[in-house]
Amino acid sequence: MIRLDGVSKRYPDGTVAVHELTMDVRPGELVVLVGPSGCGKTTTMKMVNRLVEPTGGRIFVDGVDVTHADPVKLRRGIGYVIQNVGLFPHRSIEENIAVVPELTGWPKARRRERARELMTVVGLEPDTYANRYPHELSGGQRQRVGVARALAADPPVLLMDEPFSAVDPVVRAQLQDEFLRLQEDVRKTILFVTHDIEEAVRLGDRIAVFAQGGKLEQFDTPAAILGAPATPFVADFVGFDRGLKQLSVTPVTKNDLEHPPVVRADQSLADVGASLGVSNWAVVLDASGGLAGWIGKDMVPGTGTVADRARRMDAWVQLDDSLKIAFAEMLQWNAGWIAVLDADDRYLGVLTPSTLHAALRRAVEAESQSIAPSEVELVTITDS
Ligand SMILES: Nc1ncnc2c1ncn2[C@@H]1O[C@H](COP(=O)(O)OP(=O)(O)OP(=O)(O)O)[C@@H](O)[C@H]1O
Repeated sequence: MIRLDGVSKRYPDGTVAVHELTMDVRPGELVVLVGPSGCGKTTTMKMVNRLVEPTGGRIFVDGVDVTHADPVKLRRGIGYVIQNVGLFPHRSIEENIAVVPELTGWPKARRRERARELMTVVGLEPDTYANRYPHELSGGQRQRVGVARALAADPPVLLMDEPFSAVDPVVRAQLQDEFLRLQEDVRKTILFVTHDIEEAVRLGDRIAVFAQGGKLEQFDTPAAILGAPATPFVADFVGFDRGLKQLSVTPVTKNDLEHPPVVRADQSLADVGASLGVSNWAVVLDASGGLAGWIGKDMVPGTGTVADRARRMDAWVQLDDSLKIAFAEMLQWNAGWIAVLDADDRYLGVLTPSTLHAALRRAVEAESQSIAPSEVELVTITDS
């Protein structure tokens, strides 16, 4: 969808911002450009919508060589979101969002409808915010307007230059989550610039790591960048704690699960004693195989059914959730284990701190050896 073919930019003062860069962004893909300050990320992005003219190479958007396109027309077909949004201060939120439709001659009623629809999409209640002015919004709300404006004319391509950097970390995480959900729906082809590797890992389908001079050090999935950095520069940039960062890109798989004893909620207590074996507790399931809770060995003596004594279990994740979510659930519920459910909420097994740790180590090893996590043989250091 976007292809850079040997693209270079040398500014008139001789600074080489980008040197013979070749990369592609597939339709519907979110590619994050990441790297230290001054490495040419913004220059690269601005060459795509011709805010900066390349001094070498060619750039294609949807198969068209944009180095020969009319820059004004080109920009109307490419959404652009920047750090401080650049909203017009004397225009209402609704008018700000509808800028490109206005330029391209949409009738007023349709512009208005589109602006209000997009406000809902980005989580701004139209009746409350449509007629406000930018200074009457919080920083996070202004960023949402920026995203809505970029989407207004429904362009297939979005360029986003540090769009969430100006807000505090909590709002930032919120905006990132909302944006990921939005992207699932709209599936735009996106080039996203950040200097924050955490943000890159969280958002990117693929990440391009740049070094000074616009040199592409590695272009791969977040898991590969964290697990198998291609160069010492990338290893240094992603940081010594990359194992921890890998938590957020490693899904929970069936191989990671432990299988403690399982009892049914409608079983009589008298029956379950034997099925616990040496275990001090069991998982309790309802009649349809869903998680009903847990029961401890010391709760079993007496009469009645398991349901009478079982405790609720609130800590659970679904298969394919990240290990990070699993870990967060464990901490939030102060739980020594969490249940793992399939997409239909049926119980599959449990994760414990040690299986979670093993899953993470397998993922890191698998990436560095380029093999499947299930093929990794873990060597564990013990004190025996
Ligand atoms: N108009 C310009 N004239 C001369 N040099 C420039 C110009 N714009 C950018 N540069 C230089 O080009 C290099 C790349 O800049 P660019 O803004 O693309 O980097 P960046 O990776 O986006 O940095 P940051 O994360 O700090 O925004 C830098 O050395 C910068 O000083």
